[in-house]
Amino acid sequence: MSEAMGHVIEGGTSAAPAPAPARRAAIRVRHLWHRFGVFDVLKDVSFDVGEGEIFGFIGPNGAGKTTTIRVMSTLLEPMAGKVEVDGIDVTLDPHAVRRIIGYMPDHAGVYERITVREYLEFFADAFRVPSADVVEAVLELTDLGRIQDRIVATMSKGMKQRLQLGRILLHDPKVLILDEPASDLDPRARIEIRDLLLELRSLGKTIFLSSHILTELSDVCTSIGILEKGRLVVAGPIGEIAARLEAVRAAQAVGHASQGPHGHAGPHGHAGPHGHPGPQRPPGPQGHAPPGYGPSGPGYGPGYGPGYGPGYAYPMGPMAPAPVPVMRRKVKVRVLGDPIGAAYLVRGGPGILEVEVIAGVVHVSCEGGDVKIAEIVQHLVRNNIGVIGVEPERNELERIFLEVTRGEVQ
Ligand SMILES: Nc1ncnc2c1ncn2[C@@H]1O[C@H](COP(=O)(O)OP(=O)(O)OP(=O)(O)O)[C@@H](O)[C@H]1O
Repeated sequence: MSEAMGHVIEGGTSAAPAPAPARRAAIRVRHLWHRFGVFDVLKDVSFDVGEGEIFGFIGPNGAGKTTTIRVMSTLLEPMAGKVEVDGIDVTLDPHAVRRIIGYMPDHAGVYERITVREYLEFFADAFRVPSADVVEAVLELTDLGRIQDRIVATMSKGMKQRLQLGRILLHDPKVLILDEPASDLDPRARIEIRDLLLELRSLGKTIFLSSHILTELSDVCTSIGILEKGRLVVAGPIGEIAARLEAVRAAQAVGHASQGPHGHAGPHGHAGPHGHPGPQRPPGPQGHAPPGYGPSGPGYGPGYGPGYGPGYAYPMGPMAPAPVPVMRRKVKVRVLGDPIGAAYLVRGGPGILEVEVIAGVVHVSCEGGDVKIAEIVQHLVRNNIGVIGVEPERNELERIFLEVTRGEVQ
C-alpha cells in the first residue's frame, strides 16, 4: 500500500448509485497477459464485471487499460489468459462477442458531413438492423431527436460523443465497452454522458468504462478495477473495497496485522476474486452514552459505528485476522450561525478525533460510520445549531486510488 495509507479516512459519495447486487459475470477476465515486443503490458489481470454493473476501469496513462479493452472487444488476441463476454470466449468466437458488445474507442471520429439521422441510418444499415425503428429509438434515448437534421460537423464535442454512444446502441448490445468516454468533455457534457450511462444501466445494460479521471467515475460506477503498470491492484464494489481497506488500516493501526503495507497481503500482489465484507456490527444502543460529548450534549453510546469482523481480507489477498476495527470518517459540516461554537460542541465527544474550522466550515474526523455522522448532526441540532450540509472530505474513489496505487507508470 502507498504512503498515503496513513491518511484519515473520509466518507463515501452519497451521490453514488447503490452497488449492483451480485449477479453473474457479464465480463470475466482471467490471468490475462499481453506483451508488445519485450514489454509486458498486461500481467496476470483477473476480474469480473457483474451483469448490470457500471464498472470503472481506472489507471494512469499507459497502465494498460486500452490494451485490456481491445482484448475484450476482440480487436487484439490475448497472449495468455482468457476473456469471456456473456460467457462467450473472445478468442474462440469473436463474431458472437461482437454482436453483444457496443464498443466505443477513445478518440474515435464521426463522419462530419452528414446529418445526425443519416449517420445513425448508415450504421444501422451497416449493422444490418432495421433502421427506421431502431434509429428512432436511439434518437429518443440519446436525446438527439431534436437535432437529427443537424450536420455532424456543427455539433459540440459532447454531442458528438453522445452520437457515438447512439451508434453503438443501434444493435441493442448487452454490454457496453467505453474507452475514456468522458475525456475532453466539458463539465456539462460530462454530466450529460453520466446521466445517459445511468439510464442505460437502468435499461439493463452492463457498462465497462475506462478513465484516468477519478471524479468522472465516482458518482456513476457501482464497481471499479484499478490497474497500475499492467497489474490489477484492486477490483470490486467501491463500498466493499473501502470497507476492506478500512479493515486493513485498522488492523495495522492496532498492531495486529502481520504483514507490512507492501507485503503479500497488500494491493500489489496477485489479484484474486473479490472477497466479501463480513457482517457489520450493529450500532450500540442510543441514549446510554457516558457524558462528556461537548459542554452540554447527551453524549454518545459506546461501540458506535460499524466495525468489521475478523477474517476480512484485503481486496486481493489474504491477511491476518483483524480485531474488530472501527471505521473512520472525515466530513465537512456546514452550519447556520457560528461554526466556532459548533466546533466547540462537537470537540471532545466520544469517537471524535479532530475538529477544526476552515473557511467557516467545521471539519470533523471521527471514528464510526453513518450512524456516528447522524449523531453529530443530531447533537448539533439539539443544541440549536442548524446543520445545512454534511459532505465527505474527499471523494471516496480518490482515497481508494491513493491508497492502493504507488503512482508508478510503465
Ligand atoms: N501497438 C502497440 N505497440 C507497442 N506498444 C504499445 C502498443 N499499444 C500500447 N502500447 C504500450 O502499452 C502500454 C499500455 O498502453 P495502453 O494504451 O493499453 O494504456 P492505457 O492505460 O490505455 O493508457 P492511456 O490512458 O494513455 O490510453 C503503453 O506503454 C503503450 O505505449
